[in-house]
Amino acid sequence: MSISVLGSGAFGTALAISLAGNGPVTLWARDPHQAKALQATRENVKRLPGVPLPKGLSITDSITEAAQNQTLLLAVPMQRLRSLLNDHCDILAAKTLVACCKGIELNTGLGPIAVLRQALPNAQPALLTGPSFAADIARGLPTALTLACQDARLGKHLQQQLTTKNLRLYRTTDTIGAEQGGALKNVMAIACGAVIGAGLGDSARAALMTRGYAEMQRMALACGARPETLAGLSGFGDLTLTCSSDLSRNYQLGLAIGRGESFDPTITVEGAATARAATAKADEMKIDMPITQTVTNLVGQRLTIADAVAQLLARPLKEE
Ligand SMILES: NC(=O)C1=CN([C@@H]2O[C@H](COP(=O)(O)OP(=O)(O)OC[C@H]3O[C@@H](n4cnc5c(N)ncnc54)[C@H](O)[C@@H]3O)[C@@H](O)[C@H]2O)C=CC1
Ligand SMILES: O=C(CO)COP(=O)(O)O
Repeated sequence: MSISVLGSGAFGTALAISLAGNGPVTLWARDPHQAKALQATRENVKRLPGVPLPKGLSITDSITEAAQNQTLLLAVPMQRLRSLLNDHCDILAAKTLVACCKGIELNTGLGPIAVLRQALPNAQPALLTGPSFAADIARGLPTALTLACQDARLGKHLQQQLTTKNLRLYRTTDTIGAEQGGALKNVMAIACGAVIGAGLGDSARAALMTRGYAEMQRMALACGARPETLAGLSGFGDLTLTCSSDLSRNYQLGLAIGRGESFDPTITVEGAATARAATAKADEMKIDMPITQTVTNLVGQRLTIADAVAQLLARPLKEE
């Protein structure tokens, strides 16, 4: 059965390229000009330069055409997910919708699966997440991801359908753990970029990754996640990738903050809004998340790096 990808940014295009190795794939670009350009050049020049679009990948600016397939991958930023669903609620209502975004919605504190459930109660929701850069997937480099779906049968089906030659999918029914891990690791990547940008060293980064992981666990377990999910690809795996690679946009924002440089606001950086959403949620749930709180203040320019480090180091000593 064919698949469509909604959202023709870096990740949507990369997934469509990889899946085209299995059979026909339709990539939906909401902007007709962009759809035309993709068709004409057979390349996503802006987001994935140098990677040709394979023959089996067709482009459309018609959501009706894209939604002729039952399985639809939603590759838009987290803060845009709800508007995509609301704008096309009739067309998407009974589809199998695989969210490919990482984050927590600012106004509601919800992750992608919860937003799907709330906006389209008759759709079948799933989540594709884990350590992967669009550029790596598009070039056919080996990648392993998590397919999370509460419905175990559907999860198995999607695992089969979305696994490709170079993209190996593991499945879980723990959608809460998968979405929390994917959302919160971006916050930690901003923190890690900031310490490296400020020249504070690899030891400080290791400390942040480890204590950041403890924060991720605290929040995820309080929301009902299973600990082993956090230790898997969608949590520990993605934390490792994003906190240690210059390719990560979240890490790049952190680097810019640490160096006192400006950062292009049009670049998708999920961790910025998610830090705010997670901080509000942590306050509400009375969960201690000092790194997340610090990232919120750094991104909001209410704290300097020096003060951030001083505050974190001055916290009361405790058991690990
Ligand atoms: N780029 C990467 O390496 C990876 C990205 N992701 C996740 O994928 C999600 C999307 O990221 P990217 O593709 O990298 O961002 P991007 O900025 O490259 O592309 C986002 C795309 O979404 C489209 N879009 C925004 N709002 C829309 C709406 N309401 N309706 C339809 N289309 C809309 C934009 O036009 C753009 O084409 C994020 O949550 C990100 O964390 C996950 C793994 C890897
Ligand atoms: O989610 C990603 C890697 O798994 C992509 O990271 P960035 O959004 O920080 O570029």
